[in-house]
Amino acid sequence: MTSPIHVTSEIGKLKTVLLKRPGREIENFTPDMMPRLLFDDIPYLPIAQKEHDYFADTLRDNGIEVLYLEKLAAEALDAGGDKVRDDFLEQMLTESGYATGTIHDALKEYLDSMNNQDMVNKIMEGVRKNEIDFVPTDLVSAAETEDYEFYMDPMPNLYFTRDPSACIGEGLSINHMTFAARQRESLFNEIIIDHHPRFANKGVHVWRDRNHDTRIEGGDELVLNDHVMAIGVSQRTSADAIQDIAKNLFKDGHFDTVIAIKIPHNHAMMHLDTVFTMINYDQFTVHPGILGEGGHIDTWTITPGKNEGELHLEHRTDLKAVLKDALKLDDLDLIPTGGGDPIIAGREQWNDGSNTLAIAPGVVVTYNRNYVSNDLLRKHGLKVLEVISSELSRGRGGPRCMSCPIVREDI
Ligand SMILES: NC(=[NH2+])NCCC[C@H](N)C(=O)O
Repeated sequence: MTSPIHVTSEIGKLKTVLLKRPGREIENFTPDMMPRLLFDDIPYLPIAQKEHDYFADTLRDNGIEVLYLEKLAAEALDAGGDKVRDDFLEQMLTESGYATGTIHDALKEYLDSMNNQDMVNKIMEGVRKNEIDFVPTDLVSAAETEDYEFYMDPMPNLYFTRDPSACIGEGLSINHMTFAARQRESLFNEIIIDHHPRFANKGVHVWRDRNHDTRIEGGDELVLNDHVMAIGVSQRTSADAIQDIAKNLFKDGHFDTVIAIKIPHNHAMMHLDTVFTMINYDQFTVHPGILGEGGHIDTWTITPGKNEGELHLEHRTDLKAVLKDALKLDDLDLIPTGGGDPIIAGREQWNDGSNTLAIAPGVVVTYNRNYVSNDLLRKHGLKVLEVISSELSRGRGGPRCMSCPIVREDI
């Protein structure tokens, strides 16, 4: 049986990808909610959708099958039947803060009156208090902040499908994410893997599920080849989660090396893929801001230890040498975002100039606004497909963040 998931590199010809078309969730909030929702501005929805459709068309024009998260989630619920729908809704309500009580009951009745697609869309865009006509009476309800508009917060980061799950080999990680604003997102991925006919009972290996306290996000998980991964030690991914997934990958998969790369823990560089992406057999984008004196950065090369379940860690700081060794390459081209100019690099990194999506070796999709980095990529021999980016970039994610590869050809 061929696996519905197959990703053995960052650069193999992309065949199938998972996207989420931005919906009302990306404008269903006020400026004071922005920091908590991990947004820096409120995008203009019609233009964001136009830009996203352009992105999806660019992928389709290159022969890539585009799947949509919101559609797969509803189809998974259709396939799962009443009990699966009910369990999903209960879990979603519990994780939204309502395991029991009159608000739970009112929300359940409201969402339960919808068909699966409408219910999924509604949960994604958030439920405001004024949508439901009822007077709360119990203790849970009395504890609500009265002037807060929402019962269930919108999930504006859903269009960054890269993060709640990550396909690795013939399996995936379904992630326990760092901030409350994103933690419910991976419930959609879980329901899809468990119940969508395309994935359920097809031998998909879950390397690590969402039932953990330690944190990992897909923007930090890079599959360099069929035995080497790079994982960011970042604002979003903790060292213990990396060691946990490394053990599982070494035990049941074809992977034998995980390179943990420590990056600054801040909002602009929240994931490894905001500062470092693989774009060809021997080419990477790198934001110069992550490299210290002499181009050094903390890395740990993790390999299986002597006894089963043990890990061996080697600390090194020369990124280029570490990558050359792990990938068995004589040389490497690390292309600096913004050409290395500190102002341009800072500005273009902020708008995801390092966040390239490779759709084949040496062929990348990037935001058109990062024109200095894009020209430089072309000078280094890459084929660059630019997509429009005024509104989408306000969520702090680029083409790699907005895509979750499901199937790639082997390199
Ligand atoms: N893979 C990525 N770099 N994703 C970017 C996610 C951006 C999103 N606003 C967040 O903070 O979570």
